[in-house]
Amino acid sequence: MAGLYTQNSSCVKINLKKFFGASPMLVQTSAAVIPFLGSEIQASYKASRVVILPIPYEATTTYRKGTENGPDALLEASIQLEYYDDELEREICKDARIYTHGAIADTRGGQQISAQTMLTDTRDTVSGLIDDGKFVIAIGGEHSITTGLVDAYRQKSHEPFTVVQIDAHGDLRHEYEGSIYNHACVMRRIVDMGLPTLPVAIRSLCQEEADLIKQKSIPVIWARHIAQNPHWIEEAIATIPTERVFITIDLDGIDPASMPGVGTPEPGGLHWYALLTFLRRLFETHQVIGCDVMELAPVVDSVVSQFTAAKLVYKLIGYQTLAQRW
Ligand SMILES: N=C(N)NCCCCNCCCN
Ligand SMILES: [Mn+2]
Ligand SMILES: [Mn+2]
Repeated sequence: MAGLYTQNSSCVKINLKKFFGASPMLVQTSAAVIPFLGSEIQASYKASRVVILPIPYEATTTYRKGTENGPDALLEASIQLEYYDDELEREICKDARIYTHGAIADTRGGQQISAQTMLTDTRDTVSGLIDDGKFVIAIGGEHSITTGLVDAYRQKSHEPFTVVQIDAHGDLRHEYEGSIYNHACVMRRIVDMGLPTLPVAIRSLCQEEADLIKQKSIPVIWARHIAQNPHWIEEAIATIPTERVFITIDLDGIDPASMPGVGTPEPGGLHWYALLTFLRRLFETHQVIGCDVMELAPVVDSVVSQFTAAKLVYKLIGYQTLAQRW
């Protein structure tokens, strides 16, 4: 059955009846969903505050493949997380009320889905979730998906917002390998929308991207700078021109020592506590309207990447819970 979760022996037992067709959304979803943190704490859609939206879409990755397997790997790993957050000193999931949506734009099983269809499905699904007052964390899937997410917030938001991008790459090419929807172009699409951006941990780009950064004065926080300047977090936050932010996390922004499961790894990335300190400050100082965690491409015989990605999603939920005083 397409999309039914049957991968490896350590998979969680889930109540298929409970989760079959549980999605209230327009877009056709996969048959079975692995609920984030497990079925015991899963809220109903109606009662939920946080919605995890899996988008297992992959079409344009260029080096290691496997981002379409990212969402299920992350969800499966999340079952191993402790509910208690030692930093926030509480069981965040008790207050956050988390619902895991069915997968959309699912290319597993070889379906060809055009970039346009993926972006439209993503935008329309997220628009519905925003209408219902949900805080959405999308999990990918390749980074090109973020254009659809940002489009939904642009449609729904009356106030301007900044897209904070954590990434090794600029993703600012106009076009790559024949497509303007390649994952290496996602931030260019967002700059073209006229939105301010704050790229963080960047350490890989081409001449075209370097020229665009100068021409548009994009306030890049280079990975080199982060490694040498203990004040980078306050400096980065001070450059954000709007009260509201959308956070897009390409997992290759993290150092590959702790995040090897990405398609295009780059040395010299963010370390775990630096990333968390930055994110916590961002949630404290700005209104985060939504987030994504993209480009997880699991490595065979290692669970480090998916567990770290799952814990990162839980930290995002924790910081939002604190900011909202839930
Ligand atoms: N966002 C990304 N992951 N971008 C990856 C770009 C790949 C650049 N290859 C360059 C090869 C030149 N010989
Ligand atoms: Mn990247
Ligand atoms: Mn990227």
